[in-house]
Amino acid sequence: MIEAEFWDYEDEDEWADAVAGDIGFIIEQALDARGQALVAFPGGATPGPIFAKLAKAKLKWKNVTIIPTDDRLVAVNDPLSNVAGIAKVFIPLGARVLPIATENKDHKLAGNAADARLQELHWPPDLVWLGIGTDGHTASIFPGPDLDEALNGPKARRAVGVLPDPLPAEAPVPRVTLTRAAILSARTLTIAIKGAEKQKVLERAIADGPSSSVPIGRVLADYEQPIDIHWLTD
Ligand SMILES: O=C1O[C@H](COP(=O)(O)O)[C@@H](O)[C@H](O)[C@H]1O
Repeated sequence: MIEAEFWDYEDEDEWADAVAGDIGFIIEQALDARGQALVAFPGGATPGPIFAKLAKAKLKWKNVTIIPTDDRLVAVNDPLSNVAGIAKVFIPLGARVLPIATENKDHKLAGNAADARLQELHWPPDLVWLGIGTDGHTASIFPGPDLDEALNGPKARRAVGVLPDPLPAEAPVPRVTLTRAAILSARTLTIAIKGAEKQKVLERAIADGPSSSVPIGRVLADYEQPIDIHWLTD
């Protein structure tokens, strides 16, 4: 049974402040406990205001490694690149921002390369912050031929390549993503969403658990730690 706590906000500034405050606290705790922090941030449109708030936190950024939860197989100067959005904000602060995508359009090869890169990191992540789509995908875990590998592949596997079927209209390209096992290995999970449509999809997915028809439900099914869900209502 998923233990989810919904925090709802009517004001974007308040929402972004609260999520950034929680993430800053998790990073600070990791730095105190281990001298370094590893965190995974989502891409897409949702995290922008939270990144802006988090960038103001007085943290030892040079000891913080940030990876994207997933990325699109595009050049880093492409507006669809998730790592570019993270790098633009956090590299100037001194953080280490590690890309997981390559420009190689063969998603299987790109997934292997991403996994190899992640195997070199000090695991587990202190935080995986997930976004979701209105279709119920999370990170780049989408319906399609790679769904089963992303959800049920070997536990040691940290990333896989994904060719969504159907391709999502907002970014119709192959991708790489953290696997379910990698996501659930995190010391903390958090979710930030905007809008009633995503909230409905997420509530349904949580209620359906392992029988959920959407990736976020399947990823979270059986997760036993509490998850904070920060929802900006619209
Ligand atoms: O494609 C993606 O979609 C999700 C949700 O994005 P949003 O634009 O609706 O916030 C995102 O979490 C993921 O990282 C991204 O690659």
